[in-house]
Amino acid sequence: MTKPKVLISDKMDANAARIFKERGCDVDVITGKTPEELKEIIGQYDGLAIRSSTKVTAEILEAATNLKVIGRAGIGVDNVDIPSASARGVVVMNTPFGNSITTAEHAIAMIMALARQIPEANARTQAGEWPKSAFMGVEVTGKTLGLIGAGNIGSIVASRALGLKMKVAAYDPFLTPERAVELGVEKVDLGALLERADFISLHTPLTDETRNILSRERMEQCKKGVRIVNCARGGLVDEAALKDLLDSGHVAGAALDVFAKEPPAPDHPLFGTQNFICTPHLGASTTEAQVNVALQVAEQMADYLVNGGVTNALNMPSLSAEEAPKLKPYMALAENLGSLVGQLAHGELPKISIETEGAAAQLNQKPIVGAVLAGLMKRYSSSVNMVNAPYLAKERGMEIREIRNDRGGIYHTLIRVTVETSQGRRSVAGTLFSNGAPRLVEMFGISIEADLAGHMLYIANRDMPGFIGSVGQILGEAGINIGTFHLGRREQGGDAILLLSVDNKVPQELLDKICKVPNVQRVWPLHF
Ligand SMILES: NC(=O)C1=CN([C@@H]2O[C@H](COP(=O)(O)OP(=O)(O)OC[C@H]3O[C@@H](n4cnc5c(N)ncnc54)[C@H](O)[C@@H]3O)[C@@H](O)[C@H]2O)C=CC1
Ligand SMILES: O=C(O)C(=O)COP(=O)(O)O
Repeated sequence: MTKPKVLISDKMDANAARIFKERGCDVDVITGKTPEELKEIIGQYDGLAIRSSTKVTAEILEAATNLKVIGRAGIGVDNVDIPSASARGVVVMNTPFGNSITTAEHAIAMIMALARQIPEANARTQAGEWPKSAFMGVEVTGKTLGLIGAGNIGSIVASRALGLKMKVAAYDPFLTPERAVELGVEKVDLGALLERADFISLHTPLTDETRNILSRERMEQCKKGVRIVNCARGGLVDEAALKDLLDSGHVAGAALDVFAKEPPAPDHPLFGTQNFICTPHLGASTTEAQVNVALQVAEQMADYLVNGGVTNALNMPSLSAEEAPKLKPYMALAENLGSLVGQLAHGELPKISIETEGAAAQLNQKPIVGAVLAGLMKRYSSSVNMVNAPYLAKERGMEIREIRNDRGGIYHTLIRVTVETSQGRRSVAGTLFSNGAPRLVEMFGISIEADLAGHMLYIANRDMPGFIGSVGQILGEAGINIGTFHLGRREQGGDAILLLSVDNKVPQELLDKICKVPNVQRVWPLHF
C-alpha cells in the first residue's frame, strides 16, 4: 500500500512532521505558498495540515483531487470552506482545546497591557525619554470584565480574571445559570454588559450573529472609558468606529490580536492611534500550545489516513463501517430538527428531550442524539460536531432526556425534539421517506409537511382568510421568490403555522412588515 502523503502548509511545531512519519505517512513541509502555488501542488496530497494562514477555499479544494482530510492545528476553522470540503468528502478536523489556555492568557496580558499602557511606556522609555508623568494607569482589582462568549477560552479568561479580583459579567446565549454559578460569573444580557463593563473581552467565533457584535452603536452604549480586547476573530469589532471612539476618548483603550483582514494594510487607520495596541494574531503562539496542537492534529490526521479513525471532525460523526449507511439519513434529519428548535428557541436551552419512535428507536441513539445537539448548537460554536456536541451540552449544563418508543405511531419512523426554555416548550418532529429523504412532519403539535433547506420563514398566525395573500404580496413586491409553501393549523380559526422556503434571505424591514399583517403573531427567519 502506498503511504498517505501529507502537506504541512503553515508554520507548525516540528513534532507534527515527526508524528506523521512515525505513523506511516510521507510528509512535506512547504509554507508561505500563494493560493495559485498551493493549487498547483495540492493534487498530490491526501492530507493538509494548516493553521490560520492557509485559506482552503473552494478553488483550492477543487484542485485537491486526492485530499481526504484537512487538519487545523488550532481552533478556528473560518479559513476552511467546510461546505465545499464536505461536498467533496474531505473531513475537516481541529484541535478544540490545545491552545485555549494560551489564548486566554494572551487576553489577560492585553487587559494588563491596556490598564498600564505598557507598550507605549516601553517604547518611549527605550527611545531615551523618561515619561513618568505621561502615564497614569488603572487598577483592574474591583473592575468589571464583560465577557462576550464564555465557551472554552472565555471560561478560562473568567477564572484568571477572578484571580485578579475582577468581577466578571458574561454574555453568552449558551451559558446556563448553573454553569455561570460554577464559573463564578454573572450571566447578563448584552445591554447590561455594555453599560457595566470597564473592560470587554471577546471570545466568540465569527458567525453571522457575532459579526460586528461590537458595532459603533454598541460601543457608544458602553461606559465612557471602557477598554476593549479582541483575541478571538477579526470582524467582531467595527474597526473604523473603534478608531473614532478611541480618538474621542469614549473608549479609553483597545487591544486587538486579530483583524478583519489579516495581515492588515500597513496604513490601517488604527495604527498610531493613542491607546491602541495590537499583536499579529499571536493568541495561540506559545511553545506549549504549539506543541499541543501539532501533536494532536498529526495524531488525528494520521489515525484517519491510516486506520479510518475519526476524532474532532467538524463535518463527520464517528461511526463504525456497518452502522454508517443506515444512520446517515437519520443524522441529516436529526441535525435539521436540532437546528430548527435551536433557531426557534433563540436563547438558553437547559432542557431538551429527544424521542425516537418505530424504526428510529431500533438504531444506535448516540449519533442521532449527537446530530440533534450539533444542529442545535452549531450557530454558537465553531468547533461543535456530532462527536463533541453531547459533551459540550453536558458541560454547559443542558439536561438531555432520551426516550425510545419501539412501536411506531402514524409514521414508521419518527424523531421528535422538544426544548424547554423560559419562553416555553417547543417541539418539532420529522420522519424519513423510503428513499431516505428527511421530512418535517410536526411543529408545536401541529401537523405540517416540509423540507428543511436553505432560507425559510416561519410564521405563526391565527387561521383567518386573507393572510396568505398579504404575505405573498409583501415578498413578491420585494422580488423575493417563494420556493415552497407549507401550511398547518390546530383547528379551524385557531393557531396556524406557515413555513415558506425563499430564494434569498429576507431583510429585517420585510420581516417587520409581515409582522404587521393582521393575525400574524410571530415571524422567524430560518436557515438550513
Ligand atoms: N487569537 C488567537 O490566536 C485564537 C483565537 N481563537 C478564537 O477564539 C474564539 C473562541 O474560541 P473557544 O472559546 O475555543 O470557542 P467555544 O466554541 O468554546 O466558545 C465560543 C462561545 O461563544 C458563544 N457564542 C456564540 N455566539 C454568540 C453570540 N452571538 N453572543 C455571545 N456568545 C456567543 C458560544 O455559546 C460559546 O460558548 C474562536 O473564534 C477561536 O477561533 C482561538 C484560539 C486562538
Ligand atoms: O486556533 C485558533 O483559532 C487561532 O486563531 C490560532 O491561529 P494560529 O494557529 O496561531 O494561526
